[in-house]
Amino acid sequence: MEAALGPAPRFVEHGADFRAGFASFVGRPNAGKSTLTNALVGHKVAITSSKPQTTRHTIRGIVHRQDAQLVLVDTPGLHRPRTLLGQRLNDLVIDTLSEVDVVGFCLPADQKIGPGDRFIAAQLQKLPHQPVIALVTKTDTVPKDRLAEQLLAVDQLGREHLAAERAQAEGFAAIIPVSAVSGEQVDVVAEELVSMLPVSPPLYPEGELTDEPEAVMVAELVREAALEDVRDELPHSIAVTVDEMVPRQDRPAEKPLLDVHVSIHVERDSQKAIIIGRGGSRLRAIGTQARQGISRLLGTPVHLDVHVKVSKDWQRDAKKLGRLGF
Ligand SMILES: Nc1nc2c(ncn2[C@@H]2O[C@H](COP(=O)(O)OP(=O)(O)OP(=O)(O)O)[C@@H](O)[C@H]2O)c(=O)[nH]1
Repeated sequence: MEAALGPAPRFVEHGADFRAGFASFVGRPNAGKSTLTNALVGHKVAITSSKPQTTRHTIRGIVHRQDAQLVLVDTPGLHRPRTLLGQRLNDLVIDTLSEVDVVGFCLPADQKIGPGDRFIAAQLQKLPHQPVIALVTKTDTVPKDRLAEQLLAVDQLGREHLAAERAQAEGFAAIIPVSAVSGEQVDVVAEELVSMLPVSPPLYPEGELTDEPEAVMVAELVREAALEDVRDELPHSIAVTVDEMVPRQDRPAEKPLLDVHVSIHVERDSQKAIIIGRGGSRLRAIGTQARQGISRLLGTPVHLDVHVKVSKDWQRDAKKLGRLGF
């Protein structure tokens, strides 16, 4: 895997008032967290989709600036748990949040504040001391007057839920309207998040986009390829594990090849058939798309081997969840 490492890491030169730290976005599914992460980082690091809960892993994108380094921990949406997996995801989110410096609560401009948002606000009240910034996302989708109403409603939500024992008696530390798609106010979001970070030297070398283990990124790429075009048929019932990544033996040094073996886990035989497609055509397309992404990610040619396995009810089975790495 030497080829994936590239040149030696270089830390940015920094002044005495350099700031560095962690931020995390929360919000109901589809609130725009992944898209905003990508807009801030300027590269694609987390997968996005028009369906909820595709972000199952904690992926960090890193914003490098002259004066600061902002590490974004992209979490799955907090939501009322219905399955064991849902409960695990919530626990993961709360654990993650208690370690960051600032939390961005994403609330889409085009949807009324609902019980899901109030549930999240109530959870955030449990955090010890982190400032919570409200980010009113997707502002390009609503007219100005509708946005103004939403900003007022969000302010009210903060005053109702983030008060009392917390340091923030006045509700949210800031409320910022933003569109990750048009790019409007993305710089303001970065500025506000950075202002809440501690004075610290940079935490990661320059140019680093994510510190997720490569296997997790590889699994995400395969998952994304597998969900392409069939999100309606296979909403949340697939998971991907990386079984092995080994450099092919006996290759000349200038022609390396990495063998990557992955498994796509589905819940039912019918779903396996969808993934494989007629005569194996979908599986081949998944393989081609994922291989290109993995090759770009790791900077080396890749041979990708994909298996499809039926793991019955994996969402509900604790032992299986453990094995899938959740
Ligand atoms: N018009 C518009 N659409 C947006 C914007 N941000 C996100 N979206 C869309 O909203 C949908 C959900 O965005 P995501 O970034 O995947 O949302 P998420 O909160 O990460 O979703 P989960 O992973 O399900 O928690 C996608 O279809 C995005 O393209 C925006 O600023 N403007």
